[in-house]
Amino acid sequence: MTKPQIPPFRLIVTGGGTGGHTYPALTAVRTLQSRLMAAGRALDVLWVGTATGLEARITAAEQIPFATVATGKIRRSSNPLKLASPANLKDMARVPLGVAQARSIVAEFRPDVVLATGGYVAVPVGLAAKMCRRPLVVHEQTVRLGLANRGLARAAGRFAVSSESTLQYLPEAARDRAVVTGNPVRPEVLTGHADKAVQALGLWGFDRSRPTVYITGGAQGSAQINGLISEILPWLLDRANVVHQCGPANEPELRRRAAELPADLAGRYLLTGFVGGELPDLLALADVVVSRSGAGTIAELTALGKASVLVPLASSAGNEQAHNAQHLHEAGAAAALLGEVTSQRLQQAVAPLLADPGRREHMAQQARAQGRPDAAERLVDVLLAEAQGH
Ligand SMILES: CC(=O)N[C@H]1[C@@H](OP(=O)(O)OP(=O)(O)OC[C@H]2O[C@@H](n3ccc(=O)[nH]c3=O)[C@H](O)[C@@H]2O)O[C@H](CO)[C@@H](O)[C@@H]1O
Repeated sequence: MTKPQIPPFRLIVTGGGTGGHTYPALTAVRTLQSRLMAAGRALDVLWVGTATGLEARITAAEQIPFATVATGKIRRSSNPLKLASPANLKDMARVPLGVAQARSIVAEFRPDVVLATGGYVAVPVGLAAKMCRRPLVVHEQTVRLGLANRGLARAAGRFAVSSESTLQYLPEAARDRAVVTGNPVRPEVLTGHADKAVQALGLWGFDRSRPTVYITGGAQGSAQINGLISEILPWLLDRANVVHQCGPANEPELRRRAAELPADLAGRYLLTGFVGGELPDLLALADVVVSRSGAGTIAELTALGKASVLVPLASSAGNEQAHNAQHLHEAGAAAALLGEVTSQRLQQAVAPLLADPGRREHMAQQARAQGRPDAAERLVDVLLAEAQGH
């Protein structure tokens, strides 16, 4: 007698816009797939996102089936005139259309569970899950709740958060359904090799007896961090090798400026718009990271245990990046530059880390103590339990 076939596990995943929402979702999909495969079961997945978000590119590259729904960007404002701006009104009008589209996608696909990781596209899909009575798991990456996830708090069967400190910010309705999983980090990020970074990025001029600093402003780069670095670059290159991820749009201008560096310093400097597949190896090579403090980056730096100097994006929602950075600073797991940031302050924060390997190692250990490398596995536990409980 042939064994009865186990039907594939059906997952709808939604979320995107930025890397911060997209990569945790992708990591959860891959981890779920391996878990199911080990149990002899296949995964049928559909990602619902926006055509213009990072998720459209990522799903195409990963060959994950992808559908889009109409979305309206929800802009926060305390000013009622701004809330009623033509752009906002037009976008709000798209929300019901998006919900209707999402509802027919969910009804047709009949997922065992829906995972929403934030970004405004998650709202119509999360609401559609509720309407179609499919279990919904929401994952929040940041310490303070994003707007989309706040809107889904009532609809979610489980509300997965990245840190204990988020529990206090959850709406009453979601608190008893909350679970701390951590923020999933792409597994390959944890297994890079320093020597491969030299090869992959052509860092032949790097002096491996000196520390390497990785400067990153997030996927789009940061004009503020680029400006600060430009002011201290010769000082930095006297002491270290530097990989500077500046954002694709800023690259031509910075490349012109880099051409003026003296030849002996230029060999230890690599400028790049965006770091793709080389990121794990580059992180393995880096002794010190200078970065924004978005939730994704923080999860990676702590899971790996990296010494870092964080320059939070001041205008991030609810000053969330400053909150992330301060949290690590207080734990001795990073140096955070809060308030007005000058190149002098940045230099003062980086200098002791470059001069003293013991200090770097101590900070790296404190960072590692904050990391949750098993976050993806925990989130998958929640997805499977929700699907089974339904
Ligand atoms: C401007 C803004 O709204 N930022 C928010 C956005 O961050 P955003 O998505 O910009 O930044 P995150 O730090 O969360 O994630 C960036 C991701 O991109 C990767 N990366 C970056 C540069 C590069 O060249 N290559 C590369 O792969 C990083 O390693 C990381 O995995 O979502 C986060 C999570 O909800 C929030 O905490 C941030 O406040």
